[in-house]
Amino acid sequence: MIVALDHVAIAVPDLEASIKRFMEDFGLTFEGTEDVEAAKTSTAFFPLPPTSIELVHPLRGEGPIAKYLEKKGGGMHHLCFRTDNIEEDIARLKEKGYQFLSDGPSNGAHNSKVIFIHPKSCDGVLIELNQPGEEH
Ligand SMILES: CC[C@@H](C(=O)O)C(=O)SCCNC(=O)CCNC(=O)[C@H](O)C(C)(C)COP(=O)(O)OP(=O)(O)OC[C@H]1O[C@@H](n2cnc3c(N)ncnc32)[C@H](O)[C@@H]1OP(=O)(O)O
Ligand SMILES: [Co+2]
Repeated sequence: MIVALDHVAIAVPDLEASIKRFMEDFGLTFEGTEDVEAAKTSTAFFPLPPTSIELVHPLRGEGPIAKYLEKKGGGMHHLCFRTDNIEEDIARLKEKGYQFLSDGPSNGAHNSKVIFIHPKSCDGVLIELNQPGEEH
């Protein structure tokens, strides 16, 4: 079941500049960066309870964020819903005709398991489901 809005993700062309902006201009707490190899994405998190801001940037210039930036520049990239049972939610939503962008969950930030739903299944919004890792 979906239990929280885990994060709101923004694709940024200059990660350092955007970290500075969210820290200094918006005064948010910078939790740190994490490179997620499986997603080819560098992330920076800013907890803003009960959710977080996730800045996403291409890892070594590759991956889905690189393509997004090439086409659209920076912008709102995805919403992430936290689930207490990702496999159950995948099965339930597949049943309802939602198109997933992979066969199953992959590794996300903070040792989570994540999967994405195609934007066309949700009014043009890219939705991520994540199930937090054990220690999270
Ligand atoms: C760090 C790990 C994890 C976490 O723990 O939080 C992450 O957040 S990783 C974040 C990066 N990973 C992903 O985004 C994986 C899922 N994304 C994809 O598989 C692709 O980006 C995509 C959504 C399938 C798009 O693929 P692309 O090759 O860019 O195809 P198109 O350019 O043809 O786009 C198809 C269609 O979708 C629209 N689009 C693309 N990106 C988005 C977006 N972020 N939000 C909404 N819509 C998007 C694009 O405009 C095209 O629409 P049409 O032009 O109407 O066809
Ligand atoms: Co995300």
